[in-house]
Amino acid sequence: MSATKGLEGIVATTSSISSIIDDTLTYVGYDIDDLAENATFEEVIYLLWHRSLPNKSQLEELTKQLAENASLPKEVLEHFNMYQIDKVHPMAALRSAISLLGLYDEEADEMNTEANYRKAIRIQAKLPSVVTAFARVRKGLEPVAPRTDLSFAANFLYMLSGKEPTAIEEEAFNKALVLHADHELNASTFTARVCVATLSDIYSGVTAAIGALKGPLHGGANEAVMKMLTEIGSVENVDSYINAKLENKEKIMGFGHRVYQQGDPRAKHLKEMSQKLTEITGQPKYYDMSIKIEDLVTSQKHLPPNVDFYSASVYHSLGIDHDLFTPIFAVSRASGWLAHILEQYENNRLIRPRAEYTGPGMQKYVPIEKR
Ligand SMILES: CC(=O)SCCNC(=O)CCNC(=O)[C@H](O)C(C)(C)COP(=O)(O)OP(=O)(O)OC[C@H]1O[C@@H](n2cnc3c(N)ncnc32)[C@H](O)[C@@H]1OP(=O)(O)O
Ligand SMILES: O=C([O-])CC(=O)C(=O)O
Repeated sequence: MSATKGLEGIVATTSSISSIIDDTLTYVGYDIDDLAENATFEEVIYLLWHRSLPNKSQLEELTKQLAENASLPKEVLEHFNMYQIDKVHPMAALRSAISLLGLYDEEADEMNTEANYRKAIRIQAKLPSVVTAFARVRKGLEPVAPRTDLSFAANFLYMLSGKEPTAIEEEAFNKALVLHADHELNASTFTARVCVATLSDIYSGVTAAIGALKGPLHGGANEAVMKMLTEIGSVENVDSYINAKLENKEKIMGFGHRVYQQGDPRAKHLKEMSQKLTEITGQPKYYDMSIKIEDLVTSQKHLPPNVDFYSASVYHSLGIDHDLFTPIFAVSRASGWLAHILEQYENNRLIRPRAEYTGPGMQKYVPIEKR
């Protein structure tokens, strides 16, 4: 029995949700390029959960259900006053809030397909409310109630800032949501599946997944990219900053990927949005720094950018606080987590791999006074 470090290349389950084959990403057989250009995030949620694109009435029904379930129990809003909200990371707050939401869901431990689907709707609907309420309460602002006449993407930006987004802001944010929605058996999705494969509840699965997404080797990389761009500060500093990191064998956040060999197909869409938005907001230096970093890292390390690299300058251009970048990833990826959780329940078997033991051989217990 020998271990594969990081389970690289191990096929751990079957799934009909998304696939990465020869660097092409598809959701239920639809190329991500096609979806990024044409689909709304609501359509993608439906696609991931039902394995087909919705017709008009199916989409209307889903949109209605998401709108109807967006408000938060007052206890969840009140709990933001129970800790030092300006001192905690929003991903820690989100992880706790989703766990807390489970306490106020009477169906939390109801284990049947219909109840699990209803809970999936509630979780997906409430995530934007949690993230935006947290972001406002920590600034001393009142949460903004969701509107039923806005798209999922526009509603998020509206609840965050209190202002309706422009068409280009809505388009960029919708595209980001579509691009982050699912990604085969990434670390957080695997975490969700391992958790619910014990037949634990859906809130536990999503809470566990948020914990896994938080780390900088996974979803946390988008915030780390923005930290790097802020530290670099100007195009002139890119060379010295990146070269020093590479010489020290430090990782450049937003580059590299376990599965893609030639590059992440999602990055080019975000790169394009980054160019447009940084131009519009009069901050082209964030795009200019990013392309210079990309040139250096690809030429010196042959590592292409991943989805987290250009999403940083896109979210920054939308005026979003940098520590909210990963929670936004969670708002989108929840659609994938929930699809995988429902798929796991439908065809469940406990996930329990083995470990290759590398500790000492058999030892005899020594009483404490003789050690
Ligand atoms: C949504 C997402 O989760 S996308 C990924 C987001 N994460 C990041 O952007 C963080 C930076 N990237 C990384 O840490 C890695 O590329 C990962 C975690 C994404 C993939 O990791 P793995 O497949 O385990 O590759 P691993 O970390 O073993 O790296 C292999 C080699 O490439 C190097 N390498 C990988 N990524 C980078 C990077 N971003 N910068 C510099 N070197 C890198 C490693 O140092 C290692 O070199 P070595 O063989 O000389 O020791
Ligand atoms: O698949 C992965 O390992 C990480 C990733 O790109 C994602 O989760 O979107």
